[in-house]
Amino acid sequence: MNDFRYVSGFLKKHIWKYVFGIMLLMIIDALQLITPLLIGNFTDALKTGTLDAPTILKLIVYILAIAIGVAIGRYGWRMTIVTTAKKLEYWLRNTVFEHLEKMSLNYFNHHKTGDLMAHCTNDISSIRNAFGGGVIMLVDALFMGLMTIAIMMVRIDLKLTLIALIPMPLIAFFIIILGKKVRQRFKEVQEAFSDLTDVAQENFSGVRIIKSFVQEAPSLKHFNEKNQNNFNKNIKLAKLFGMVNPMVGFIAMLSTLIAMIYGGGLVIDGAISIGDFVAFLTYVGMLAWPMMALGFVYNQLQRGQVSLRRINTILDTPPEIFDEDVIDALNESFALRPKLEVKDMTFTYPGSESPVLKNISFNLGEGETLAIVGKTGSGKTTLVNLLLKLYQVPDGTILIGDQDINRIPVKKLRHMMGYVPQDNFLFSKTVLYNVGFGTEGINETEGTKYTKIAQIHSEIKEFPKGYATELGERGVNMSGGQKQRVSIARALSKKPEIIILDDSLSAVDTKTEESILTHLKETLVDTTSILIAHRISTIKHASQIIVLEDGEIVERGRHEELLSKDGIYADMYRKQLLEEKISEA
Ligand SMILES: Nc1ncnc2c1ncn2[C@@H]1O[C@H](COP(=O)(O)OP(=O)(O)OP(=O)(O)O)[C@@H](O)[C@H]1O
Repeated sequence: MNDFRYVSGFLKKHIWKYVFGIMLLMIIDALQLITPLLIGNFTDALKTGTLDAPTILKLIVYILAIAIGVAIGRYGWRMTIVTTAKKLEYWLRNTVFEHLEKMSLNYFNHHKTGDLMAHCTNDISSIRNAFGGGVIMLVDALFMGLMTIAIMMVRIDLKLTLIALIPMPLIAFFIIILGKKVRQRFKEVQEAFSDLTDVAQENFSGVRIIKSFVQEAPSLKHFNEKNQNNFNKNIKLAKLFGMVNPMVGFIAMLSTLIAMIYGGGLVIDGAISIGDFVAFLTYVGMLAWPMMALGFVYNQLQRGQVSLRRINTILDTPPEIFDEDVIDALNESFALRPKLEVKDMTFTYPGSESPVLKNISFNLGEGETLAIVGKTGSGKTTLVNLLLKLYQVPDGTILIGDQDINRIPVKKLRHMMGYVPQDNFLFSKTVLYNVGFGTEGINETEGTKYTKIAQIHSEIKEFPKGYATELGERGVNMSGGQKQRVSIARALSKKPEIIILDDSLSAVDTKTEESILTHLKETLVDTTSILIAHRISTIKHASQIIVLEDGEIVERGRHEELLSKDGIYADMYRKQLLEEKISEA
């Protein structure tokens, strides 16, 4: 497949900048080629004794003019080609990030964060190098090389040029042989870097666990191994590249040697002047650079190609969840009522063999509260993940406002939901930013409305800068209970039509819990609620309670009904009452 499939649109749009930059580059190269001719003339004039002051002055003016022209031109192509390559880098990073944001949870379950970070940094930078420095050097080296050869042929001596160039095809041969190996080794380098980034990221994220388990030494050892692997892979690649430049330099030297032997003979025979001979040797010397540059360019372009392929792999992966065959959300008649129906739903995680949820069915009317209880691992979070369509939902199994969830635009669906996940992730920004996260941004007065319901307002006020207090990475300067309550306020500030609390009161004491629940009940009169909880006290007022076991609903009803059934729920309740009594005693 075409490696340029994703960047071709961008390149087409900016092609004129490249054309202009390349033209400037060629003009500068042509200007640079005049200098040896001037030096040749100067040498001849010296020999024939025709050198006078006006000639020297003319020469100085020419050389100065060329130098100024070259300096301006160089600035010009830098501003065009280099800035376009930087724009490509910026655009590509945004494109990849935007694409990754569309991916479902399943994608992130199977791709390591560090790996994705390495793609977004290292790979995209090496693509920029290929499209910036790589293109410049390629054009420069080819143009300079070909022009130099042409001048040598036309201006000095065709036969001498051809003879001097005999060793050159060796370079092409050499580069072709190395090609496949270089790509393979660079791929290994990028993979090793991804691994290293991943270990670093995981160690920083898990630093609290590492420290509390005194695992600094093993984690350093693990990091060292990855670092060593990254180093080894880089050295392996460097060894390959290390061969390119000396080899190219050696071949260029062979050309100089041939030029000196054969060209010297031509001067002795009087076939060419000493001036031409000096100019020829200068040209052969000038050829060494394009040849070396070709070796370097080759390196950059190979790296760029490998990275482009890695990025293409990300962009080739279609989002698992996307709006297909959905209802036009702008249609005025499109108004979803916050009621829910789950119909005989069975769900298996992608890549897993056995279902996590089996034949789940329930109805939840507008403004009603559904509570889900069950042992850990019974499928509670999976069920709410599906209601949020974080995973692909089997057709016809979840209806929201009588519409199949798969026909509702994903954004519309998630806008109507306020979700308080188990993992109370907060961003390392201000408290107010976190409270108003799902909105266009809210002011403190408005934020206060929600933090008061979540019973966290007075504690926020005690923070050094109140609502403007910056939270550390993952909100470290807040307790677990405080984070939970900020997460509740964040969900409320969205003014959701359906609110989902996944074990969101587990880190607060029963008194605070009761207070939060009372406030929620008063505020969310019309809001449909789903509560997942381990504590029966959290859910006993729900209009409907379902008990999950191994992915199946094994009991359902209101609190009193379930107690009278004397099953799993009643057993849980009795145990919790006993625990409470013991802890009170
Ligand atoms: N991404 C996943 N891929 C495969 N299996 C998964 C995935 N996420 C969860 N599971 C499995 O699905 C089952 C239900 O998990 P789930 O998180 O829904 O349970 P839960 O009832 O919410 O548990 P808890 O009360 O501990 O939060 C578990 O066996 C779990 O191992």
